[in-house]
Amino acid sequence: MTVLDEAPGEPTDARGRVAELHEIRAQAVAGPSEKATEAQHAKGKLTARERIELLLDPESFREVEQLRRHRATGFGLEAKKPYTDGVITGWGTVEGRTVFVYAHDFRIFGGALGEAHATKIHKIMDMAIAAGAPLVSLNDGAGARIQEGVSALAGYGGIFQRNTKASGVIPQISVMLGPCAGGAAYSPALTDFVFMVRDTSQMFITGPDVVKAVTGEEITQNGLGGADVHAETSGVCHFAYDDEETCIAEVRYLLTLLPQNNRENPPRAEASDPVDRRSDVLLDLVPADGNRPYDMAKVIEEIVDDGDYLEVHERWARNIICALGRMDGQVVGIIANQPQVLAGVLDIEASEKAARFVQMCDAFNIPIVTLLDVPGFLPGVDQEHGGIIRHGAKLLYAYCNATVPRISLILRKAYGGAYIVMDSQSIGADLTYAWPTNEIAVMGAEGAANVIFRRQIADAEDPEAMRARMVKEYKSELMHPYYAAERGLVDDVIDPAETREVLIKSLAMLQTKHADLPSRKHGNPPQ
Ligand SMILES: CC(C)(COP(=O)(O)OP(=O)(O)OC[C@H]1O[C@@H](n2cnc3c(N)ncnc32)[C@H](O)[C@@H]1OP(=O)(O)O)[C@@H](O)C(=O)NCCC(=O)NCCSC(=O)CC(=O)O
Repeated sequence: MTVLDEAPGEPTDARGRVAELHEIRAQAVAGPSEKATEAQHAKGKLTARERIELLLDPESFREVEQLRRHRATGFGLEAKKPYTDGVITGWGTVEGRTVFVYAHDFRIFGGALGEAHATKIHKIMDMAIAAGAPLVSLNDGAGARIQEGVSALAGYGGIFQRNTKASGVIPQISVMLGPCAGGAAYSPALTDFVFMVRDTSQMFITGPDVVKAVTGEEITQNGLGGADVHAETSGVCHFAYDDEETCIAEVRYLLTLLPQNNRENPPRAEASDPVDRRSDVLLDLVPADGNRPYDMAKVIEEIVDDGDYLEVHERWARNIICALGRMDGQVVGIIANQPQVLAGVLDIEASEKAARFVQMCDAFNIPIVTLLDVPGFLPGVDQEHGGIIRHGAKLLYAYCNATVPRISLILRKAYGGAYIVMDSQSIGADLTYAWPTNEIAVMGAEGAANVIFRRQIADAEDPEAMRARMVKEYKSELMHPYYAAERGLVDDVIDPAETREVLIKSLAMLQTKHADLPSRKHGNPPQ
């Protein structure tokens, strides 16, 4: 018999009562049974408490409502009232800074959410918002607790409302470590970052059985909503790892790059990488010929402190890179076109990815450095019919709204609308730089010559020679950085080797930037 099954005894003195408390606590901490723990481990998963231990600094966890039990009736629930009600909630520290956490205990009702379980989550979310500290959810649950019906469903509503209230106020991180089906999947979607673990975590609105019944499609749980699918195809998750240990270690790393809340700056780190470290290698990394691909990741590696950065959405929309790194110890958000994937064009997914990242940086006081090498928006019927206009507008809207320090650097080409969207001076970049290899134009020289010199080319004795001449003329007239510099549209043309120093000194100057938007309830961003 366990304390779970019997009423508290009648200790005769204070020591007896304390002993009883310790016994109750021990049972609450142990959870339902050894067998349930073994079953969890057999699936390659850790228990909720093991996960919390990995996430937080040693001995820092302080649990809340450990002794909570449900009061539901029916379907045999009266006889099964485990402490915690299947979710462990509390706070602790990560690198000494407060972090709130809730973790589903799959061993209890499959981690399914009932009324008491939900109100525990609500309380910890309210505490995180009030304290102004990040919230991490360690998800491993079977969704709404079926026996509790609508009470369970309403519990989700309370979570969604708090996720939304906390959005842009405290960092919210969802770590998916088991199943997450149905409406439950909307909580992670409302948070800032979603982490998943390969093979053991899945997210979907309807599972494979329902999919088969409705559409006839046959698919496995992982094929439908596993980590790889969401990291690469849907963009639902930002990070995917092979095991829980690595995943949770990366959550800790991410937390060190974020502020506690929207009223603070991200923590500054001691920097040993010299501010004036020259990067002559950049001249070799980036070919002057605008049509030759190269790996933008190497450019980022070269200019940030010690080559360290954390890429967000690394495998989704790879034609754009979004990363968090440090420059002279200060956290910066880097957005960069990736010329080695789709030539670095902006398309629907790249626009969505970058827009969300810009919003996140702006919400959490992270300055934005934009590295441009963009041939334009991707042409095509799919893109137009898929709504590239409204998706591209999301990125434009996010930049235009961002009041954090914004610096853009044009490495090579920046054509047309894509140039404007990628944080041009005209939409509010605080400082804009260009390398001497830069070409800013409405479009590439070939395309431009074909439009504006169409008649001359058609009437010429040798149209190809005339086209070549006109392309050359257009390039030498318009397509060099000095055309923009003379007009004040870039603030300076810089030596690529000095990129790191220029960016760091500009960031230092902008540290005290303050900008306000007109008062309004909220904007109406394109969706
Ligand atoms: C999550 C699972 C894939 C996990 O499968 P596993 O084989 O690992 O584990 P299992 O089936 O043995 O479940 C472990 C224990 O949790 C219990 N259990 C599972 N799901 C439960 C639920 N939703 N409510 C209450 N208890 C539940 C099981 O009875 C079992 O209890 P015991 O240990 O006592 O035997 C599966 O359990 C499952 O498909 N559950 C149903 C999921 C679901 O339909 N949820 C509602 C979503 S709808 C929703 O949330 C609202 C909406 O979106 O619209």
